[in-house]
Amino acid sequence: MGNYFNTLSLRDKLTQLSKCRFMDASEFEDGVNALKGKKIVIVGCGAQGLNQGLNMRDSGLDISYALRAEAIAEKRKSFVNASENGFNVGTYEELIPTADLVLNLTPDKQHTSVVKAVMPLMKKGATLSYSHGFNIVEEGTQIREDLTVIMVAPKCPGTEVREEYKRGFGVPTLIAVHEENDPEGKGWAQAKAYAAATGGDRAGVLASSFIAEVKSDLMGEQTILCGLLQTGSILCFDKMIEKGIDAGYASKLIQYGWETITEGLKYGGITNMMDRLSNPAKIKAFELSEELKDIMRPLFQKHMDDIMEGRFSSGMMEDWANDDKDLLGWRAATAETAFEKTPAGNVEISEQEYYDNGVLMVAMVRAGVELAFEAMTDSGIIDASAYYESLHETPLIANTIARRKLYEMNSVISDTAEYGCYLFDHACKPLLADFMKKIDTDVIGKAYAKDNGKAVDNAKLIAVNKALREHPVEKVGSFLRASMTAMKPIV
Ligand SMILES: NC(=O)C1=CN([C@@H]2O[C@H](COP(=O)(O)OP(=O)(O)OC[C@H]3O[C@@H](n4cnc5c(N)ncnc54)[C@H](OP(=O)(O)O)[C@@H]3O)[C@@H](O)[C@H]2O)C=CC1
Ligand SMILES: CC[C@](O)(C(C)=O)C(=O)O
Ligand SMILES: [Mg+2]
Ligand SMILES: [Mg+2]
Repeated sequence: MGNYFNTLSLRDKLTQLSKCRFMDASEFEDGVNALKGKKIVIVGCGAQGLNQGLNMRDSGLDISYALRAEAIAEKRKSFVNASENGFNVGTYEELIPTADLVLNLTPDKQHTSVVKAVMPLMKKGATLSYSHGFNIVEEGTQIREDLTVIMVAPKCPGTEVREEYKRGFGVPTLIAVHEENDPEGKGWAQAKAYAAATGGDRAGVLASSFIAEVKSDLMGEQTILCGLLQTGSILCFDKMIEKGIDAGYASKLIQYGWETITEGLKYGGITNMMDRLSNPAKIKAFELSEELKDIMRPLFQKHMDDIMEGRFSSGMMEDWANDDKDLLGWRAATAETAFEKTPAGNVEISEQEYYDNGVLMVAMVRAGVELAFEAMTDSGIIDASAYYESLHETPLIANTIARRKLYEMNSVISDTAEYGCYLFDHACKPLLADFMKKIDTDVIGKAYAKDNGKAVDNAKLIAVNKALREHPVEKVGSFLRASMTAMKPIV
């Protein structure tokens, strides 16, 4: 065992990283048939396990849950999740030998021990599936030769996998077959049927590789998706309090603001989100985001480099070996931040006000999405995958903050994402200290330039619009969104 990616030649690394084909809807005409009548056993009933299982059952598949004997005996949350939803639950010994397909939906940290326990019980020729390839790519786990190994990775939290499915839509999904484990050539048919069963095919599916999924997923979650939303929440809240904005108002503006402004992003990209601002506010948001991009670019690049070179994974695995000391300490510190401890006030904020009074938040989202997209594509990750891991998923994470702030976000994302989120946040806050000193309530907490009466510089506005619209994330975004015809409004 060791970092599998690091054993590859540069040529092989680049080939794997660039594996990404947007699949046509016609490729899913067979729906869930390849898995119909097969026994599907999910190991773990947490964020992804429960929600994927509910969707797959609603799609007509046979789902049961294999849990640790202690989890069943002690009636832990996983047991309650599965049994209260009417699923068959059993131990590994009872269920794994019956399974045609085993979905390993336990935390990444546990994959080595889970695979070690499950693999000997799997019947010959069965399939093992992951929703994130960390165990294969960063830890180099080798799977029995007769087993097929696939990945179906929804690009969003488990809760939203379910919510989007119930809305009749789905979440973009990466599927892959481990090239070293496809002895019967059935991997792609099964991965497609699995993606159809979760509803992923309605939002867009990329045929990719384990490597491309791991490197892009880690980058998205550490930077724009979770890291920057955490940093932005804390900095914007503290600034409003420093400047005398009512704490309940400040708390509400941020808690629900990310969700509202990124709903505009989800529908029409950065262009639409920025178009929701008045022209003077749009120019200001553009200028702020350019400045933010210059300050944060080296940090985004460092995260990408650490992920590519294996430093991130080895650092996190050291913390695993140290009983998650850092993770648990950082989690506790987040719970103590003023933003987290201040409830949203009972005050009305209209949908438009979230944009008008949140110009800095809009600037942060634009800067973060573009930087994450640029760092990924500069490293050989294909634009469609970088789009899902930056622009498309940001609103899905923002929805979790709207529910119960950073606590909810960090609870529903994987432990791997949470660890990377804190790493980014701790490096980003000091980096933005001087920038934040110059910030006032004209760009966070109050409406920008309501009465300043200055004429808009048309030439500048045209240049800003051009720069926004011509960014590559907007080009691939309009192509990918064109196929998202079943998308439903949330806000
Ligand atoms: N969180 C998310 O939304 C996303 C996660 N993923 C990936 O999906 C996978 C699952 O992540 P996630 O849903 O966050 O996981 P969770 O932390 O929500 O999963 C917890 C489940 O795993 C079980 N579990 C924990 N430790 C062990 C162990 N040692 N042996 C067996 N079972 C164990 C728990 O059961 P018990 O009651 O026994 O403790 C529980 O059912 C990961 O690979 C992750 O990267 C991919 C996309 C998004
Ligand atoms: C954004 C975090 C994620 O990658 C996800 C929900 O997609 C995770 O690991 O939780
Ligand atoms: Mg992800
Ligand atoms: Mg992840």
